[in-house]
Amino acid sequence: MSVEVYYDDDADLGLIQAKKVAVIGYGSQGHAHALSLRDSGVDVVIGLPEGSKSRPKAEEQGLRVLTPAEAAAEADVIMILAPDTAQRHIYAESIAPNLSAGKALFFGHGFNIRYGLIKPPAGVDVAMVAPKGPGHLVRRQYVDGKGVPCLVAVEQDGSGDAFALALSYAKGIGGTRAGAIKTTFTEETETDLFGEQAVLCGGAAALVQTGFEVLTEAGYAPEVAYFECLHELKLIVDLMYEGGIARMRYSVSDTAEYGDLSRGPRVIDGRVKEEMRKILGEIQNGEFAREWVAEDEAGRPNYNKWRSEGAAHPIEETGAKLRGMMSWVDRPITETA
Ligand SMILES: NC(=O)C1=CN([C@@H]2O[C@H](COP(=O)(O)OP(=O)(O)OC[C@H]3O[C@@H](n4cnc5c(N)ncnc54)[C@H](OP(=O)(O)O)[C@@H]3O)[C@@H](O)[C@H]2O)C=CC1
Ligand SMILES: CC[C@](O)(C(C)=O)C(=O)O
Ligand SMILES: [Mg+2]
Ligand SMILES: [Mg+2]
Repeated sequence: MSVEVYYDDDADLGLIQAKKVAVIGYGSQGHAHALSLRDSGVDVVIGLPEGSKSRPKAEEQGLRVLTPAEAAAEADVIMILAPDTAQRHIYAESIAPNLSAGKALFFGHGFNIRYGLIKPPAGVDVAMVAPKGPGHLVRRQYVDGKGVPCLVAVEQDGSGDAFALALSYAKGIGGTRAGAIKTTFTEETETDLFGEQAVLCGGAAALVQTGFEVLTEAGYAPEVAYFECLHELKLIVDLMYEGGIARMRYSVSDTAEYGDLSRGPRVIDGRVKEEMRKILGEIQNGEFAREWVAEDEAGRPNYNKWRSEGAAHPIEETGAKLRGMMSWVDRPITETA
């Protein structure tokens, strides 16, 4: 492998144990980082606004909760795990006045640094510890004595020891048990955005909805279309996850494999690849970031409209009915633990 990977033996947990860490935000990533750091012997405080609905959750877990400004003032290391669109406001209002040389500002995703929305002062360590998985998996793996691989990057090395501190933090959340890969803010941000837009979230959701539409518009039962286009996708992705595309092809029938090999490239063809390249270009030249920040500032009109349209897609009603028949898969969309 050409990347540098660091494991538990390469990281000194004592570095982060010697610091006070403020975790700003207590959602998917925030709760996982805070609880695992605490269980690793780190002094952790949570920063949340007075009215935040996350406050009772953090307090129930025995964590001390302050406002973001109070937490940032107390801490040596400030990890921002609030929504990307809120981070620049939190930084300006609560963190910047409490950030001085010698402190460290950490991120779980590089968006705000990569696009210049947050500009920390000189002398501050600016680093990223980005687990490559949802926060609830990060916490579950830590509790099970394992870890989710993470990306570690340093944008600004004020102390001269920022990378070692970031690795130490990664160890505190279980990341170096699996392996911490050294990267840059630019690489993490651009690949993360591309992955979620073109493949993992955007690409996969559009593929599933379109396949469902083609079958139901041709007169097939929505229930049967749901199984074929959504439900079984997990079974196929699990095989890929375990052993790559080759493992999936080994496991499915030869009829399915021939259909995959001969028809797949017709679905995801040169036009789709060209569109993916355009999407990557918009990420690289900042167009996506400008659009998303403007959308957020305008009150998210398109986001809300597209979200409602997605929720009203016939596949959701069919899915809700069918999942009701399968107790092991019926989870409310807002359930997080
Ligand atoms: N979701 C994931 O698994 C991954 C996320 N990331 C990155 O991690 C970061 C956090 O994302 P994620 O965990 O999904 O976020 P969530 O939406 O799950 O949680 C956000 C948290 O921030 C709190 N919050 C909202 N506004 C403020 C504020 N003004 N001040 C302080 N806290 C605030 C929310 O509180 P309230 O309950 O009151 O809304 C909530 O506790 C992002 O940078 C994201 O890109 C990286 C890898 C994976
Ligand atoms: C795939 C979505 C993600 O990038 C993630 C969980 O890694 C995110 O931003 O939530
Ligand atoms: Mg991601
Ligand atoms: Mg992401």
